[in-house]
Amino acid sequence: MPIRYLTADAVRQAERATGDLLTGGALMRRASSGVAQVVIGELRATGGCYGRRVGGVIGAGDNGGDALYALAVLAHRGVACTAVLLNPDRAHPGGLAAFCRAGGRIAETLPSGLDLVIDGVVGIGGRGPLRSAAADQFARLERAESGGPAIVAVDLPSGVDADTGEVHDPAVQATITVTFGAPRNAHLLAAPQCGRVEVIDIGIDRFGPSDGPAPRLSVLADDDVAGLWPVPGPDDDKYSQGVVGVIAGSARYPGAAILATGAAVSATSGMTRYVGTAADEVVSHYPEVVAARTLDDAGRVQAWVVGPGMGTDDDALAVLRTVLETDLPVLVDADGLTLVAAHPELVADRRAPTLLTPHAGEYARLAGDDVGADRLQAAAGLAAKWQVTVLLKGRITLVADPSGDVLGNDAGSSWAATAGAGDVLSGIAGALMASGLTPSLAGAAAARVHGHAADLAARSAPIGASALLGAVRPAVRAIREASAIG
Ligand SMILES: NC(=O)C1=CN([C@@H]2O[C@H](COP(=O)(O)OP(=O)(O)OC[C@H]3O[C@@H](n4cnc5c(N)ncnc54)[C@H](O)[C@@H]3O)[C@@H](O)[C@H]2O)[C@@H](O)CC1
Ligand SMILES: [K+]
Repeated sequence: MPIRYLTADAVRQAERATGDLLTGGALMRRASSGVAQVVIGELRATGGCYGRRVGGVIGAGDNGGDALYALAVLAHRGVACTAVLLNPDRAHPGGLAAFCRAGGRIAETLPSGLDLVIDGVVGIGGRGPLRSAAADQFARLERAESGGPAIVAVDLPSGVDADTGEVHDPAVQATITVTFGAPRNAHLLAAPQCGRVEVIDIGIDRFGPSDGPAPRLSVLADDDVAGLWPVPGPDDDKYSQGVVGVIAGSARYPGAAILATGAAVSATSGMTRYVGTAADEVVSHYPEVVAARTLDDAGRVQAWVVGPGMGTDDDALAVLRTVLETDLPVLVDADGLTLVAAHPELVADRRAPTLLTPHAGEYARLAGDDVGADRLQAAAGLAAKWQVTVLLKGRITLVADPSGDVLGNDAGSSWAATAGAGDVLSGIAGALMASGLTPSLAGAAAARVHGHAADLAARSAPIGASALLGAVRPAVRAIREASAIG
C-alpha cells in the first residue's frame, strides 16, 4: 500500500483526532520514548549506553519537550546527558522537570566529546532557517562522517520546512530523523537532509485526511511497484501486453533513440516499435524492435513516447502534433517538451492520458517560471493548470496528476544524474503506459526501477546511461523477487 506523507496541518489534525491521547500527554510520552529507543539502539551499536555522552539542543515548543523527555529516559539508563536550552523561560515545563529529576545537566553550550546530539530545536512548528543561537551549537560539532557525533533529529531536522522540504540555510543535517505516526512531506522532499528516517507508531491515523488540500503526497512501496509490474499471463501474446511506440533520436544522433527504445524493450515483454531516422541503428542494437522511418508506416501502438533527441524543427513539430491528436496515452520528453512549451495548445485540450517528464530547465520553459523551493507545488500546479500528469525529474522524482495527488520517489543516490538517463526513464515509463498503467503509476514505478538500476549499475563508481539501461532488468527482478509477488 502506498505510504502517505503528511503536511504539518494534516499531522496536527490526526493528533487532535486522538482526543485524550493528545491532551493527556500520551502522544508526547510515546513520541519521546520512541526517540529514546532509537538513540539507545545507536549507542548500543557503537559500544553500549552506560557512560556514553549525549547532548540536546532544546527549543521552546513541544519538539523540545520530546527531546527533554527522551534525554530523561537516557539519563535513567546511565547516559550522561547535557541540554542547551535556547529559551530557558519557555522550555517545556514537564520535559524540563523530568530531565532535571533524572540527573540531566543544563549548560550554555554543548560540551566536546559527545557521542550523539539530539536536535529538539523545532519540529512541525518551525519556520525559516535555524536561528543563530541554535546554529552556533551545531556549527561547533564535527560532522558525523568525520568522526563527530551522530545527530538525531526529533520529527524534522530543524531549518527544514515540513511541507515543502525547503532546506533553509542554516539547517540541521541529521544522521537519523525520528518521526511520529506518519512521515511528513519533508522526509521525502528533503530526504538527504534527514538521513535515515524512523517512523514511530504513536497511535495516530497514519493515512491522514484522504480529501485534504492538494498537493497530497504518497510514495509507492516496493510491493506496490512489484504488484504493478506487467508480466505475461497464460493467454498473453506480443500484442496483448501493450505495444509502445518510441519516436526519438535521428540518424545523426541515434543515442537517445537507442537508449529510450532499449529501455522500453527491457522494461516489459510487450512489443516495442520505433519511428524515426535512426531505425537502422536501433534495430542493430535491438533486433526485436519493429522499426519504421515515418509515422504512416509505424503500425498500431497502445502508447507513444515522443521527444528524446527528435529535434525541434517543423518536421518534429508535425510528428508531435499528429501523435498528440490521437486518443492514445502519450509521454512527452526532452525536445518534445521544448515544442510543447512553445505550443501549449498541443496538450492543453488533450483528453487522453498525457505524461510530461521535465527536468528543472524544461519545467521552467513549460511553466514560464523556475521550479523554486517548493517542488511539490511546482509539479502539482503545472499538472492542474494543463490537466496533464507532470513527472518532475531529480534525485526526488515527483509525479503529479491533475487531481492534486502526487507520487514521489527518492532515488536514494544521484548516480543517475548522467547524460541519457532521462531517455532511459522515458522508455521504461512509456512501456508501462502501453501496458495500461496510468501516467502517474507508470511514472512513479519507472522512477523507482530507474533509481534502483542506477544503484545496481554504479556500486560506488560512476556510470553512463548504457550501464544504467543494462541494469533495468536486474532492478525489476530485484524488486519483484524481494516482494511477496516475485
Ligand atoms: N502535539 C502533540 O501532541 C505532539 C507533538 N509532538 C511534537 O511537537 C512538535 C510540534 O510542537 P510545537 O507545535 O510546539 O512546535 P515546535 O516545537 O516544532 O516549534 C514551535 C516553537 O519554535 C519556535 N520557532 C519557530 N521557528 C523557529 C526557528 N526557525 N528557530 C527557532 N525557533 C523557532 C516558535 O516560536 C515556537 O516556540 C512536533 O514536531 C513533535 O516533535 C510530539 O510530541 C507528538 C505529539
Ligand atoms: K527537530
